[in-house]
Amino acid sequence: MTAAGEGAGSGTAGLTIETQGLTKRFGHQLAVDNVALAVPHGAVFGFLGPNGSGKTTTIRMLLGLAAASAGTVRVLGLPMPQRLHEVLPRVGALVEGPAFYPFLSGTANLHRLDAAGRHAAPATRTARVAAALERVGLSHAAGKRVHAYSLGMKQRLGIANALLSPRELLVLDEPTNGLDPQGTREVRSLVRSLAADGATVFVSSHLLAEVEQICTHAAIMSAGRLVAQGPLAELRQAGETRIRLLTPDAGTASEVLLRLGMSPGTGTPEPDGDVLTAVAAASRLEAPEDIVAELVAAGVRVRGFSVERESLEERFVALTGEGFDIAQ
Ligand SMILES: Nc1ncnc2c1ncn2[C@@H]1O[C@H](COP(=O)(O)OP(=O)(O)OP(=O)(O)O)[C@@H](O)[C@H]1O
Repeated sequence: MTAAGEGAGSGTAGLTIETQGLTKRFGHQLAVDNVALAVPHGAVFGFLGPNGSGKTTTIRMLLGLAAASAGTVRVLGLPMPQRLHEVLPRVGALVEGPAFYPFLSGTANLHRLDAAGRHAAPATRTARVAAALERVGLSHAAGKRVHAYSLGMKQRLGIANALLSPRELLVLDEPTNGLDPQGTREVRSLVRSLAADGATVFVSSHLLAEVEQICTHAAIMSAGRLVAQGPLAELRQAGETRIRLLTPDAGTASEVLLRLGMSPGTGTPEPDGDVLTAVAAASRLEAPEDIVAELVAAGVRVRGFSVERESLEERFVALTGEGFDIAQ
């Protein structure tokens, strides 16, 4: 049996990234406000929020690229930035894109970047560069100068750079930003396959659809604060559900719905009765047939009944007060 000491595994309680009270002030502005992130080992974790909500600033603090004003960060179980030199070799990052030399090939660029790293073994460099290019599907363009690469290819080259050594955690800041649909598809499928290889992936995005497509977990930032986080399935469950009921017995119906823990609104008159809407937390909602049975048992004439679950998008808009770009 091996001791699961500090840094031996994936972090405390299976967390690959854990922050407490993480805060960053720029003058009077609170760019990151008391953030407690919990990224489980093996997750594809979507860090979602509108532009300017504090995602990049948080990522920079996770990687020791910026100092926190307050709070603590643990990555792979080790405190950052105190244990930076042990943590960073185990983490691949794509933040603000590495600077490539346009007139050097993809291979030559990766050789230079690898040589600049403190921990990379020169003896294995050629093989590791070739393997990383292969991993991101750029072997065919390895000898091409980077200025001839599409944006999607450059972004994949950036990810190849993050993969030059085996990594337990990949941190990708808006990896599909600025890409055309083809490049976006390529990068998304690459991110999915990296996770399938066993790495924990922390990926920021302002696109809800993107996070829904590739992530198992998500956290939502709004104006520097973390407003929700958890498995995607749970975030979907956590929204509100609205029922619509058509009945001439709105008064009794309201009483029944209140008793069932829902918040009924006032009815809107229609020819067949009143349309009553009521909302409840989705997790607390009775089965629709049970609600109808309760209504009928109380003598309510049910002439129409429907249940609408709040979409993840509606929930995020409600949480952040902003519309999300839902472009694919
Ligand atoms: N070096 C800095 N000096 C002053 N203010 C900054 C600095 N870096 C970021 N900010 C401010 O902090 C806030 C959060 O910015 P940040 O870049 O972290 O957001 P973001 O969610 O990553 O947005 P985007 O997707 O646009 O990069 C913004 O209001 C930004 O203007």
